[in-house]
Amino acid sequence: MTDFTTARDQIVAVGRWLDGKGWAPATSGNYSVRLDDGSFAVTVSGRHKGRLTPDDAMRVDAAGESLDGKRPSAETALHLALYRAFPDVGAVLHSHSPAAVGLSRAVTGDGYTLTGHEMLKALPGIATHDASVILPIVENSQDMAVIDAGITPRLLEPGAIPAYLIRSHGLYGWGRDMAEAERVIEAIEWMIAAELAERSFR
Ligand SMILES: CSCCC(=O)C(=O)COP(=O)(O)O
Ligand SMILES: [Zn+2]
Repeated sequence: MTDFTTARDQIVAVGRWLDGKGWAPATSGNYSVRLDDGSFAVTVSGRHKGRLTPDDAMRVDAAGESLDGKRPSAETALHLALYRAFPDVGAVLHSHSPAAVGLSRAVTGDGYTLTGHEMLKALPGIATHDASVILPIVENSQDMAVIDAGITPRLLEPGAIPAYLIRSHGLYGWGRDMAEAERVIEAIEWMIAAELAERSFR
């Protein structure tokens, strides 16, 4: 786990990285880290994530209440739902790439299957390309409790991966620490881009 000073630096750095990829446009996205004392560091709502300073990270308690008077991300409840469901999770990232959002709009079902990619091995617990996983898709809502109720039971199913899409909105990914969360987001985004490239050749 992590102290707030370290978490703030991680959050600033990950915002720059995701924005550099084009996955955090126009204030979109939010990031969080589980802290040693049981509270959570999270991005302040409405800030451009590529231009964060340490002052744009804040602390909330496990109920999402601000601990320092700042306004937390509008999606804080989704981060906290993941920390509740997975006690080993230390960091949660949310990106808004055009590829991931485009995929979520192009497919009509409640998930998208990723099969045969060597990149699957970037996901925790997968040791071969000869695997098939489902990236769950949940409908968007402005009510975080509705999204949480629609997705969390699916994340607890055997074989679930540490990521999901919100339709027409963006991607969530998480890990034991920030490095693992970054790897999950990067791997899923890469596989989505590869699937789109494959379709363009057909
Ligand atoms: C233009 S982004 C719309 C809100 C959103 O989806 C997002 O990820 C950022 O919201 P936050 O309150 O965390 O800044
Ligand atoms: Zn969002």
